Amino acid sequence: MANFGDYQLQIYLQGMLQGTTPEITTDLARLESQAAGKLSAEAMGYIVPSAGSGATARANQAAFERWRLVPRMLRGSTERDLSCTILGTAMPAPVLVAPIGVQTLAHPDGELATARAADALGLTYTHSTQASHAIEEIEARNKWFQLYYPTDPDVCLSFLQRAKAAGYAVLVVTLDTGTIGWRPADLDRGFLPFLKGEGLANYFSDPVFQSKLAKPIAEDPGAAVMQWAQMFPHVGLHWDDLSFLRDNWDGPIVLKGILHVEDAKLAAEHGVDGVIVSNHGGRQVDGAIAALDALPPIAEAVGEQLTVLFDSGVRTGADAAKALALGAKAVLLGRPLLYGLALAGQPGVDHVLRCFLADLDLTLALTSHANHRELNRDSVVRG
Ligand SMILES: Cc1cc2nc3c(=O)[nH]c(=O)nc-3n(C[C@H](O)[C@H](O)[C@H](O)COP(=O)(O)O)c2cc1C
Ligand SMILES: CC(C)CC(=O)C(=O)O
Repeated sequence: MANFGDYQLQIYLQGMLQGTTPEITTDLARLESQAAGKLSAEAMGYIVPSAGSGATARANQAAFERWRLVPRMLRGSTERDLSCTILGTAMPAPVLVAPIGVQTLAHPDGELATARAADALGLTYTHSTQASHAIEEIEARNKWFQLYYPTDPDVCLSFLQRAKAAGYAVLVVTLDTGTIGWRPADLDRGFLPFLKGEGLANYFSDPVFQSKLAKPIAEDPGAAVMQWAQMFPHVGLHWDDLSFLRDNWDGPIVLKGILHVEDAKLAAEHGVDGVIVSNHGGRQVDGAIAALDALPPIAEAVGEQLTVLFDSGVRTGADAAKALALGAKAVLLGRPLLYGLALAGQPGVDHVLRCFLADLDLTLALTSHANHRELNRDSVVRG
């Protein structure tokens, strides 16, 4: 059996024997500056910054810095087993691709490339409602669908039915984006990709959405965009609205954006299957709690009843190991994948995923863990 960490040896050997070095850095925290050379100022402004002053994004990183792994010795395994089954989906490692909208901002192949790269490694790809490619275009064995619950129930139902028909296994309902946060980098440029018609593929390909328009989209795209602008903000969404999803989606449902332990308990009471502890990478509520700080009490309160997943600020194998030790069953990778996509399309995403998996695998090997399930609260201390 091969270990994900073997990618490290492969890179060294290519350097030593063929004199070639990776075109994309192996330091995932540095990807952002490398990708800057490839992306327009507008794309960088949309992808990289966080809401407001960026305090929450900084808090995410600071929280990872505060926790420290405490390595064990002499109990490891030559072969690590990172495989797991999350909500019925078999995974080779506890790592998923986070839902990220409008990926053609980063590369013309957009979500098609990201999904293919994930699929080649057997990883699960999560498709955003705000993607640049439609639900049916994604070719991946393991795919989950992320819902931004439209205010129009007919369109909502149509999305659920399309996702089910196209083979998506799990519904991820994002709750922290009832509307778009205060994002100065975009506001200063007056730039929002959706208002240019980008990232609306799921809406524009939807027959129910189309039926609500006075004219076909090709004849009046501006009106179609404004129709989306009416349906997207949903700040009035309430716990009771989840029953509509429960009635119309027969697979697992995961709530993304949970940060308060009481909301995690309410999620359990409302019959969902999992939560993603996330602050949306700091893109929504400036000043919000670091996602990693929210994780331990939530895992403690509902970890037995619900599948607890985690994202926001995960950049290294050590970050993933810390989140797993603090109670997450798996982590979702966000911006680094988009930087890989910007730098080299599908091979760029592949490289980023392989680096991340190798780093996690080597972290387990070096801390004497045969698999990620052995990580627990004794594996970390708060510094
Ligand atoms: C450009 C961009 C677009 C995103 N689009 C979505 C989306 O459509 N749906 C969603 O639930 N989350 C979206 N997210 C949030 C990610 O799923 C994830 O929560 C976040 O990227 C994690 O933070 P990190 O990138 O700092 O690791 C987006 C993030 C970025 C950077
Ligand atoms: C605002 C959404 C439409 C997309 C998103 O989730 C994001 O940009 O963070």
